[in-house]
Amino acid sequence: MAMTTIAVLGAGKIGEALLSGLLSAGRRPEDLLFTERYAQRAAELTERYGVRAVDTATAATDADVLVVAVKPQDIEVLLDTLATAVTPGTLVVSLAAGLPTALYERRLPAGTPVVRVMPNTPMLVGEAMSAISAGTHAGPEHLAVVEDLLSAVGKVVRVPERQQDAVTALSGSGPAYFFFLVEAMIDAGILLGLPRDVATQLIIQSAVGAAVMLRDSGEHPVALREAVTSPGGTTIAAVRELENHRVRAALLSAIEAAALRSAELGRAHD
Ligand SMILES: NC(=O)C1=CN([C@@H]2O[C@H](COP(=O)(O)OP(=O)(O)OC[C@H]3O[C@@H](n4cnc5c(N)ncnc54)[C@H](OP(=O)(O)O)[C@@H]3O)[C@@H](O)[C@H]2O)C=CC1
Ligand SMILES: O=C(O)[C@@H]1CCC=N1
Repeated sequence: MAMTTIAVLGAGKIGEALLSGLLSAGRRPEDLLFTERYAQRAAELTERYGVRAVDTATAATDADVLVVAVKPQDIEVLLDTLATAVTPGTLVVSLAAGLPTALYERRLPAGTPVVRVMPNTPMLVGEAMSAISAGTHAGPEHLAVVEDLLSAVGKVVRVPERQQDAVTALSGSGPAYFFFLVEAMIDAGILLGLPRDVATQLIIQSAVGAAVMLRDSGEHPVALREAVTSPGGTTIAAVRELENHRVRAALLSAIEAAALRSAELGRAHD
């Protein structure tokens, strides 16, 4: 892997998170390339990370691994270029929500290995959760390359491709649900008259502490919640309101909606 050149095609939010995470994990800027639509954005990223911006055709020629990080709505234009530019044997890694490996396999040179990945933005801080699935022509050696790449910036699981819409809804979008919750809890602090900076500090540290307990204690989330919930106390008064407002049902519906949207994004290219 040391000599592998990786090109990120579309260095937006997740593409930049990958570049940044790989550099923080020790990968050399000269082993990375990226493409961007606008010259000003490309120049800013080169200034920030010391990584070279190239056009798509150059990336396809010079890189061993092409990481597709454009929005699903932009994939057709990109595939038009890649269809003739990709060298046989180049590994194509798709981070795009909803897009099946079969779409790439239809449009790229016969036999191109494709791996579908659903990462998330905590990649920026080396705490990504990525799920990977092999396409028809991707073997264990290709999965190993992708696993090696992504384990430098977080955790990696292998899933059958049919589970990727669910993964996208859970961990791909997942950080947004936690940010939403934190935002609402800080507002609750404002409602109760706390200064915003104090409320923010209280909630963020509570979130970090709870996350570390979830990861490291080995306890079930129910047991951790019960340990906070004293008989006749404050927490159970809040839990009753969460149940009254059907927060659990809202989460089930919200995450189901995200999975349905992921599937819809894929079908748009049938
Ligand atoms: N954000 C997230 O948390 C996650 C995103 N993803 C997936 O990653 C992909 C990107 O999402 P996100 O980073 O949020 O989106 P962004 O819009 O931030 O990033 C996409 C970038 O690609 C650029 N782009 C579009 N077409 C081309 C092209 N042909 N050549 C070069 N650059 C191009 C866009 O330019 P322009 O600004 O001009 O459109 C934009 O800068 C999506 O497919 C999404 O499903 C997956 C997991 C998590
Ligand atoms: O919202 C989206 O479509 C992307 C995919 C997962 C997270 N962000």
